Amino acid sequence: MGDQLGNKLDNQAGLFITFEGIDGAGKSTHISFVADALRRRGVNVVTTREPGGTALGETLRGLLLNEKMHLETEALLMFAARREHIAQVIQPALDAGTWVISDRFTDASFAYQGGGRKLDLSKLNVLEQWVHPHLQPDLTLLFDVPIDVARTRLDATRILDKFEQEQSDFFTNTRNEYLRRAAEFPQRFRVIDSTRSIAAIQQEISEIIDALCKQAARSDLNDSH
Ligand SMILES: Nc1ncnc2c1ncn2[C@@H]1O[C@H](COP(=O)(O)OP(=O)(O)OP(=O)(O)O)[C@@H](O)[C@H]1O
Ligand SMILES: Cc1cn([C@H]2C[C@H](O)[C@@H](COP(=O)(O)O)O2)c(=O)[nH]c1=O
Repeated sequence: MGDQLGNKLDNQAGLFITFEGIDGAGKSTHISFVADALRRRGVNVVTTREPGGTALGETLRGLLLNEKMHLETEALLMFAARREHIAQVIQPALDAGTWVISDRFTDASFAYQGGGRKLDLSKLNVLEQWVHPHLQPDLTLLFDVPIDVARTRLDATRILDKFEQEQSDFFTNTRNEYLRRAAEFPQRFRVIDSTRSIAAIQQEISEIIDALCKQAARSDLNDSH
């Protein structure tokens, strides 16, 4: 969250926060907590998700989570849904000064299609450059748990979709690619140990959000000088 964030705040643009992690890591549990915390501070926030977030994106989500397809088809459809999501939801909100919290974004494509399915990362880099050459999250919270913990949580709660039915190797590779990206982009990633209690995790997230809001406030102060 360095100079790039400073420039965005100077321009009064909204901030883009993404939540990532393997299925069952617990990320969705914390989205409304963060949105509410920001709203209490007077920040306009929209929450959204990928794949999805638009009517077309939700239709594509139904296919992606339920139909078998070639791994490149899967990657292309993820980015097609993302293109629509950026055009209709993410970019207009950020331009209007609204903060966007998205349950997953492009890191998920690198982790799942790249790490999990072994699609060549260079192909994902091309898609990323095509679909959003100038847009990156300002903050990415990566909820990290060992795969057996995630599996136990999922098994206890719901019918599993196509991804959630994958074998442990798939999730090991997906998790490793997430952690590799967190190490590659330390400025925007915060890795959250999601094996802890929900209360302990929310305490850590509160501190991260506090720091982000203080940075935003300092930037506003500088603008008024
Ligand atoms: N820290 C935690 N400790 C114990 N259980 C948790 C914790 N966090 C989440 N859970 C539970 O684990 C289950 C999965 O959580 P959640 O839906 O938030 O995961 P997710 O990472 O968003 O999964 P997916 O990506 O598949 O939607 C839920 O039943 C949730 O209540
Ligand atoms: C954006 C994105 C998502 N996925 C996968 C990851 C999950 O298994 C599902 C979404 O389900 P969730 O319960 O809403 O997390 O889609 C993916 O493989 N690639 C992506 O780019």
